[in-house]
Amino acid sequence: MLRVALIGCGAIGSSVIELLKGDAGLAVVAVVTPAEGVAAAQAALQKLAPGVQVCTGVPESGVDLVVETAGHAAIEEHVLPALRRGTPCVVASVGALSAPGLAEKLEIAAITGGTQVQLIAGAIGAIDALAAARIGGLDSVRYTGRKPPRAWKGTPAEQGRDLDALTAECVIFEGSAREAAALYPKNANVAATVSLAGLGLDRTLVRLIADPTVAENVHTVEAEGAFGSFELSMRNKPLAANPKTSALTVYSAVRALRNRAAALAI
Ligand SMILES: NC(=O)C1=CN([C@@H]2O[C@H](COP(=O)(O)OP(=O)(O)OC[C@H]3O[C@@H](n4cnc5c(N)ncnc54)[C@H](OP(=O)(O)O)[C@@H]3O)[C@@H](O)[C@H]2O)C=CC1
Ligand SMILES: O=C([O-])CC(=O)C(=O)O
Repeated sequence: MLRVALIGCGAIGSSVIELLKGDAGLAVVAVVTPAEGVAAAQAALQKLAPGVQVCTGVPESGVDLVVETAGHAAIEEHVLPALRRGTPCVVASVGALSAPGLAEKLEIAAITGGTQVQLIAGAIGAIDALAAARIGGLDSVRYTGRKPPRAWKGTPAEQGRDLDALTAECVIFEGSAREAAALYPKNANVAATVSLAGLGLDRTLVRLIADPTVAENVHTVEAEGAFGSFELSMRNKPLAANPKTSALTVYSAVRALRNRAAALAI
């Protein structure tokens, strides 16, 4: 049985706990939250997962695997120290790697600890195809993220526009994956993932769109290279607890964890 520490117990984290209840190979033993969130997390977990320890840092012993579902800041704060101690980490906030030097820090921390950090595919598919295609050489990769206006609340998309008043699609960002991930830390992790699997943070073209005509989070990837080309379009249902986040992200995290425990992984 692998003992899992979960960093962040919001929309993704609480759904991960729910799905792992009674799992044969994995047990969530600790949940890491900010200090001000400890009491609320304890109350929420009393029903959901009694016996799970709520703490403000990843426990230094009794944990075999860490999964981060908290946000960009949690990588420096919790993932790097866990890796240095030798605990493997699974990361959802892939956009954090847009910060200068953070990808290198993660690699060095994992090497120091003799372990591995895994970036999950999260809300997007075809990451395997893209990463394989990169080996033959890629010419262009474009990513478009289209979400309902409410998913862009509390982001720079609100500057100079009333999201509630939109009647047609509105391009709120065009630029590199690096800029997108830094400006939209809760909405453009997929942009970073696509870029890290493909042409990199600076050569991946990203468009973000607020669209009042869609109810789902629609992600499109268009890639061309020596392998040929593909176009992927996904219409992801958002989580009820957080309209910014697709439910598929939860399933992707659970898949990554289960693969760690499985004798046969796919
Ligand atoms: N790879 C992908 O495809 C996707 C990745 N994501 C990433 O996952 C993250 C979480 O998403 P979601 O669950 O929907 O977000 P929520 O806001 O619902 O939950 C995040 C939780 O993490 C807690 N938290 C924040 N900072 C820290 C920290 N430093 N240490 C521990 N806990 C922390 C928050 O506590 P509090 O509320 O008290 O701040 C909150 O409970 C997103 O911010 C994004 O970076 C999201 C969607 C897709
Ligand atoms: O969950 C999604 O649809 C994508 C998302 O928020 C992100 O890329 O950060």
